Amino acid sequence: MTNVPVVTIDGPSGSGKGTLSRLLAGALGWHFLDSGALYRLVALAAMRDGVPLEDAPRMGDLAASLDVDFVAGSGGTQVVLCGDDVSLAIREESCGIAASKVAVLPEVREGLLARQRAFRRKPGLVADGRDMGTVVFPDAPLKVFLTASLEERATRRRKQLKEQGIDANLHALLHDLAERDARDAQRAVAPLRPADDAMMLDSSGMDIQTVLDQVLEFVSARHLVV
Ligand SMILES: Nc1ncnc2c1ncn2[C@@H]1O[C@H](COP(=O)(O)OP(=O)(O)OP(=O)(O)O)[C@@H](O)[C@H]1O
Ligand SMILES: Nc1ccn([C@H]2C[C@H](O)[C@@H](COP(=O)(O)O)O2)c(=O)n1
Repeated sequence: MTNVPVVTIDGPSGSGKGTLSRLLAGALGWHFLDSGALYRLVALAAMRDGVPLEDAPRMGDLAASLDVDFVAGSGGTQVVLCGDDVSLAIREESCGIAASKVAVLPEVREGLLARQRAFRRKPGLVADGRDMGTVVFPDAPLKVFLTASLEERATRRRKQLKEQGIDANLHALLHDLAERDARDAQRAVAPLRPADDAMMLDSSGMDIQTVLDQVLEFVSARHLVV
């Protein structure tokens, strides 16, 4: 379905991909794919079912047969796994770390590929992840690689957790983010890296509205909306 435009937003954890992608999809009236949520769901399903995260064949089967529903509502999108609302559970930092571990398995990536591509529907798609521009939608007409310094990302994450009533230690967050960056960027299959034709955007010191305006300018420049 190559006549449906896709904007891919890839980058490391805490760079603001999810926030930007949601706002961009809303501004354009396009669909939104949070591919990280799928990896988080695979990790959570495995932990619930007692499947060892390193058991590649079983993890691949689990990814391919994931029973998940994204239910749009006035308060945001509810994520439902096997009938349970797991919207909050998948956002826990421990689930993000587990997701990063299962994401190294080619079987898991292959198992999620068709499901991700099925999000490409008219009038367009904003896809947030690590390999959206390099592997899942290599023909996307606009690819953005969003970064921010490690310190800024850890500070943002600390603030985000504080808003949820969690008082996280900045040094621990810096350590966890650096470790996750390294695992995501160094894996053999679909590592986190900018596509050759990606627009690089460093959001350090930029507020989210400025980031959104910049990407809307890229969208306009490519004539992706009429
Ligand atoms: N430009 C920005 N300036 C300040 N804070 C920001 C900016 N962009 C995002 N944030 C905040 O940083 C936090 C992390 O953002 P977000 O969840 O969008 O990052 P992410 O890249 O999707 O992370 P992950 O990959 O771990 O899901 C959120 O609290 C968000 O509100
Ligand atoms: N396209 C993707 C999306 C996510 N992952 C892995 C790597 C991340 O550390 C983890 C959680 O993602 P997040 O929700 O924090 O964006 O999932 C991936 O490998 N490829």
